[in-house]
Amino acid sequence: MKIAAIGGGVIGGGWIARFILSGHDVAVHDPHPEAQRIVGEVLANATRAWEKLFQAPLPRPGRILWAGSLAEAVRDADYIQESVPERLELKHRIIAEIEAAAPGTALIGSSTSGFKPSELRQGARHPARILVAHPFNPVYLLPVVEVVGGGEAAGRACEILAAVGMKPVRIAREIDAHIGDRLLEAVWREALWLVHDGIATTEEIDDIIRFGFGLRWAQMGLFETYRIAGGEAGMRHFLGQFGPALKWPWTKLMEVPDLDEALIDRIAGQSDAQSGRHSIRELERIRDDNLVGIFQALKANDWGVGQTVRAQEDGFYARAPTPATGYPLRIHQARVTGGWVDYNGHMTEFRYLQVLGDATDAFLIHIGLDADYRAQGRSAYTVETHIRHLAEVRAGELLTVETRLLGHDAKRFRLHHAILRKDGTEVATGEHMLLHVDTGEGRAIPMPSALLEALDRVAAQDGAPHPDHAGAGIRPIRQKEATA
Ligand SMILES: NC(=O)C1=CN([C@@H]2O[C@H](COP(=O)(O)OP(=O)(O)OC[C@H]3O[C@@H](n4cnc5c(N)ncnc54)[C@H](O)[C@@H]3O)[C@@H](O)[C@H]2O)C=CC1
Ligand SMILES: C[N+](C)(C)CC(=O)CC(=O)[O-]
Repeated sequence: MKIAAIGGGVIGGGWIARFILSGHDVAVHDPHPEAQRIVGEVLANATRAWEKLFQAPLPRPGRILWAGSLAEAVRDADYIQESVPERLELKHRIIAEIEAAAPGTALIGSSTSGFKPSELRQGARHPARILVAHPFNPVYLLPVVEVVGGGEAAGRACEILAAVGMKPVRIAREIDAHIGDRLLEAVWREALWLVHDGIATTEEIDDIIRFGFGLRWAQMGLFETYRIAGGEAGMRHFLGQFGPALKWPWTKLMEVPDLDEALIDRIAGQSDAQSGRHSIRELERIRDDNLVGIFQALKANDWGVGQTVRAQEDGFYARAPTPATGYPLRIHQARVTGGWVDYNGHMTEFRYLQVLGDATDAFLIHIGLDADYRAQGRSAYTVETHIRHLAEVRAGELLTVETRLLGHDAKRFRLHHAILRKDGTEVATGEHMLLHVDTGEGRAIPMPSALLEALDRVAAQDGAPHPDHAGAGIRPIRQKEATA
């Protein structure tokens, strides 16, 4: 799949980062003299965010192929994302240039916030392949993309976008500004009035959003939230109670405050007071870290955007290179996310156990003790664990686990895991005793021959002496040492 990006500003840069981090090379054209620096900085922030967000091994990133001309960028592209400034005559010119140089089958997605496909398609040679693919900033994290313009081309575009972790929402009928920006514009217009009329500052308005309904919107949106707000009687009761207020009306939705110098000065001044101590790139990183935390919380709850993250991770695992054969077994890897780091700035202690537990699960699958096996009412329970914490681990590091089988009998097996950094440093070891159990009866039972044979095969590879610490407990503190 050949991807081209025309325009590498705020949104183009975000698209480029998403495609690159998903493993695609991207041909980019942007005549801005500092385009390479700007895109490079966006990509650096995006990489940092992805390393914190995902626990699965990330794909090998693609490359940015800088093109001196638009024609060179789109020459052999399958999908082209246009993200030039929001001016219709410029978009028409860019689309005409793309059509003159790109293969006839290439899809053209436009990031436009407001124009309809019918407007973008005016004068086009192959109008049906021109679509709106409107994302939200930051494109490398927020999955939703509004796809407007029907037909087979929209279906193909949705497949391409879903494959890089987006959630395409197809909009049945074109309207100015699609859906998201209609809603945002209503809120923005109202907020401008509140500042204009001296009711609230930019910071007070932002606080009401971020300490209040903004938190609800990240996980349930508008209608599901209001359903709950109707109490046990739900949506009907909510509409009955609060619907009439819409006619009073509280808002000034269709009027626009004059964005004169005085109002611009006031808003810009208040915004400087609120956030001016941070550079834009710093603010991006703060925003990204917060988004990553929200995404991870929603992943733990298997809800909303958390499901998108999980599906993306499943895809990364499926594409990950098969673990190297050989012994000790290397069948589990984990990436340390920002949420795993504690107040000391390194991986918190229980995450070591998580990595070790996940490595044990990978071993169970390796010997055939998988979900199908467990469905028969048999499983393995860990009954003893000894962890040694040997080195600090920072966010973003990729950990590999080496697993040995130190012994087994009919009902038990003893595992040793070593958690290694990329450079081979041992950061922790774990030793674990597991019992094979009948989960219905809650008691240990002998393993069937298939499992025992699988364990025998692994044990046959384990010729090396056991590590010195194997079988040892925590060293006692002798009185002499304690008083020294
Ligand atoms: N900024 C935002 O929050 C969002 C913007 N959008 C849409 O994305 C599009 C781009 O907006 P931004 O990225 O915000 O603008 P921007 O001003 O940050 O970036 C536009 C880029 O296009 C480049 N450019 C100008 N002429 C060009 C040409 N002839 N060929 C190639 N590149 C050219 C500029 O050098 C610049 O880097 C617009 O259609 C906008 O409506 C969509 C979602 C959100
Ligand atoms: C301000 N904007 C209209 C360009 C915003 C968008 O299009 C979407 C977003 O990211 O908020």
